[in-house]
Amino acid sequence: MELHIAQDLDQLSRDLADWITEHIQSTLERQDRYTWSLSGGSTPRRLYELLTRPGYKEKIPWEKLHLFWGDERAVPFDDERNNGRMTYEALLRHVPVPEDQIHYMRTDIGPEASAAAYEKLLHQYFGATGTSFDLVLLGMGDDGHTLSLFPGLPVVHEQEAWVTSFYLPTQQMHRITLTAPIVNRSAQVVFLAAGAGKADTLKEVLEGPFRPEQFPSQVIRPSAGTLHWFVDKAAAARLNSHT
Ligand SMILES: O=C1O[C@H](COP(=O)(O)O)[C@@H](O)[C@H](O)[C@H]1O
Repeated sequence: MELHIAQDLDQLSRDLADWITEHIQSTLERQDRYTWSLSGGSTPRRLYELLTRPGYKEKIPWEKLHLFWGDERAVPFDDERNNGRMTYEALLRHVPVPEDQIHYMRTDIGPEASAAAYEKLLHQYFGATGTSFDLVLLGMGDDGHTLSLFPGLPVVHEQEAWVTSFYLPTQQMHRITLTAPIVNRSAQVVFLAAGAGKADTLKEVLEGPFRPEQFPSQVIRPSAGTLHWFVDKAAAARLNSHT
């Protein structure tokens, strides 16, 4: 695991924007497409906005990107809670990724049908390879969830399905989410986490015993790829490795 600590969310977002730009460029020197699973939540918005700015935008071959999402709230695309909408607003409406390479999780059909369609799509992309995305960007909630893998839910232990959906009573909505088996096939997995509200949980996830029911982010362990944590000082404050 590689840990990167920055002063604050702004610096963290810049550091990660640099890292992603470099990773896209170096990956595309040996292959002709780059597959990236994007994260929702509030934390990556600054990163997405930066990637549209001079210094980043012109360095990224957007036409070679194939974009996916890690999870989705089953609300209409124009609902501000929709992860695809947030990414569209902050990033995708500003950059020339071909539309047929942008794979939103659909919320205009039922969540089960949407998960089944996404699973089929991912098998078309990755089924025979034994690998998956070049990059999965993840967030971590204050409660230790990642994707829509929430504490105490059976989905945390999913071993077969790559995509699933379920009703989340605490938020009164369905969720559609990738699972650990597909994420753990990825070449690079990057968690982006910031803020003091995540400090206690981050310590448990990185330095505590393996308790995935309580801290689902612990199930993300790429089998052959590399796991990175990009965190700010506030989130890292309780880590032994904090500098
Ligand atoms: O519910 C979600 O939250 C996590 C973390 O969000 P953040 O607001 O704390 O950054 C996010 O990764 C996930 O995609 C989202 O659905």
